[in-house]
Amino acid sequence: MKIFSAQQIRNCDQFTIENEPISPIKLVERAAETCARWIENHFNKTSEFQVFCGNGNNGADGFSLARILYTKGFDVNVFINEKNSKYSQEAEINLKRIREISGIAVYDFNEIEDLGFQENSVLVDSVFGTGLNRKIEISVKNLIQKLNHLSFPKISIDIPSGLFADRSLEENQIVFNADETLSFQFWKKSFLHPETGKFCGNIHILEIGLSQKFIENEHSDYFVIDETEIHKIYRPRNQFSHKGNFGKTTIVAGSFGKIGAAVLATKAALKSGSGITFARIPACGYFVLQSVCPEAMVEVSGENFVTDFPVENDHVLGIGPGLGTNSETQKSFFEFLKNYKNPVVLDADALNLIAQNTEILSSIPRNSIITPHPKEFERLFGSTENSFERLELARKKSKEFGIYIVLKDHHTQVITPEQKVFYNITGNSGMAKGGSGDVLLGIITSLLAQNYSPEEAAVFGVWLHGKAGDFAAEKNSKEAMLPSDLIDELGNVFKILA
Ligand SMILES: NC(=O)C1=CN([C@@H]2O[C@H](COP(=O)(O)OP(=O)(O)OC[C@H]3O[C@@H](n4cnc5c(N)ncnc54)[C@H](O)[C@@H]3O)[C@@H](O)[C@H]2O)[C@@H](O)CC1
Ligand SMILES: Nc1ncnc2c1ncn2[C@@H]1O[C@H](COP(=O)(O)OP(=O)(O)O)[C@@H](O)[C@H]1O
Ligand SMILES: [K+]
Repeated sequence: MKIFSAQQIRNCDQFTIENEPISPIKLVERAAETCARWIENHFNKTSEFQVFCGNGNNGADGFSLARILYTKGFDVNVFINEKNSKYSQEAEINLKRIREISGIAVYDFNEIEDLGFQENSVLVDSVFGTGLNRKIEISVKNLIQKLNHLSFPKISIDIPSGLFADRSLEENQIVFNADETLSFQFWKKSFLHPETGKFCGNIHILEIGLSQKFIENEHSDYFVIDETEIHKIYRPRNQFSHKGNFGKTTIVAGSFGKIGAAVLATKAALKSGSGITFARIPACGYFVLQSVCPEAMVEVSGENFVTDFPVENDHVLGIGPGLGTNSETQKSFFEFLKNYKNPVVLDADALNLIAQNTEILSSIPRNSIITPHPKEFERLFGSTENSFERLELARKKSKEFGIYIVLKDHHTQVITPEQKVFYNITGNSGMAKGGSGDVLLGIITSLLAQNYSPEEAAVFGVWLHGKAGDFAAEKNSKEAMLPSDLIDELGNVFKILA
């Protein structure tokens, strides 16, 4: 699914209005009706809705929503800034309609303290939407601060007030802290970054029938990975196929004390479809790996750490988990990078070794995939002010070195040398445990070996990994789930694709 900027969303609204055609007031009504339906399905009629409205079309949505909820039998109060004189046309019409309904009281933002809310209250934030264009002023800032201190359920319409759709926060920015965000048609970039996404609570993208033609034709470099895309990438196994059709994967990993990383990566490669799987590990891990992964072939290199790297051209190599940073490992790894030309997958200590001498970055084979977490990324490419800037730096580096960057996070981003960005929305905080990254390396390497393109392997890989994490959390809880549970759940994830 494409992600658009605030300006592109405005253009999409406008295009829909002109070409469907639909009047702006009807479009607001359609958006509000969609929210009302969602609310009706999630709250019972004893709830009392306190709806806070701004002067733009986000406010118009709020006024319209308040009226619809009232007609559905909910108790509703509306709050506005009485000092506002400049309303958008749609907001003005809808406020007028509200004033004509005697059952809905209209109060000033300042009155919330005098009123005191019923304990069954639900707060609805319809103050600012995608039209926010500057830091919030003091009157609204005070309101949002007060609302944030109240313990009632909080719903934001389209976007929590105070967030920009497509960029990071201003310094000391105040943002409404939503439990649920009901957003129209599109994911917004700010929902997907840690500094801003934390204000959104659960995100629900509600279809409001904006022009499909516009959506198809409008260019964007930013995407959310959705299941439709994954179905397009996934290739079921042909009945007549044999192991030679599914590639040869070699995991180069492990050192004394970190053989588990090699085990996790190798098992993950096996469980995501690799035809023939090898593990190149130091001798100290031989018995462990052979016992727990009998399907893998083990190549021993070095005693306690890997001392040489294979140069088989028909294998796809995933290098790094638990490798250690011994100078001997580094020497032969760098030698390998200088001579090897096929795409590889690099994670963890492979990236830490490169970070010790970043000149070697340009020797990473073109179209390789690297999978840094934020700290590893920083070691490789330097620090940035926030995750939005980090992403832009990653785009630059991806192009410069001709490599795919899987920037791991709550919403991991896959960045391509062509400057495209794919945000992953599967996965959960139960995966925040040592070992999860090793599993991801195994999955992506295995997919690359099966002839998925680097873009497909990275996008499909992060999605599979997160989905397996979601299944594991459902069964075991986020606290108790283990990275090895992700591997066990891969089978159930593939089943939903078949
Ligand atoms: N345009 C359309 O047809 C549709 C718009 N929709 C709604 O409209 C919203 C966008 O509406 P608008 O573009 O009118 O924008 P908003 O309603 O988000 O806010 C814009 C208003 O707030 C003011 N403003 C911006 N930043 C401010 C600040 N920091 N302090 C004080 N005032 C500030 C602006 O001057 C303007 O008056 C969407 O988020 C969505 O909720 C939906 O109803 C769908 C259809
Ligand atoms: N809160 C979270 N939400 C979703 N995914 C997460 C979360 N925390 C971690 N993950 C995922 O788990 C993996 C952790 O990888 P990494 O940090 O390299 O850990 P390690 O290599 O120590 O296992 C990444 O794929 C990351 O996206
Ligand atoms: K809002």
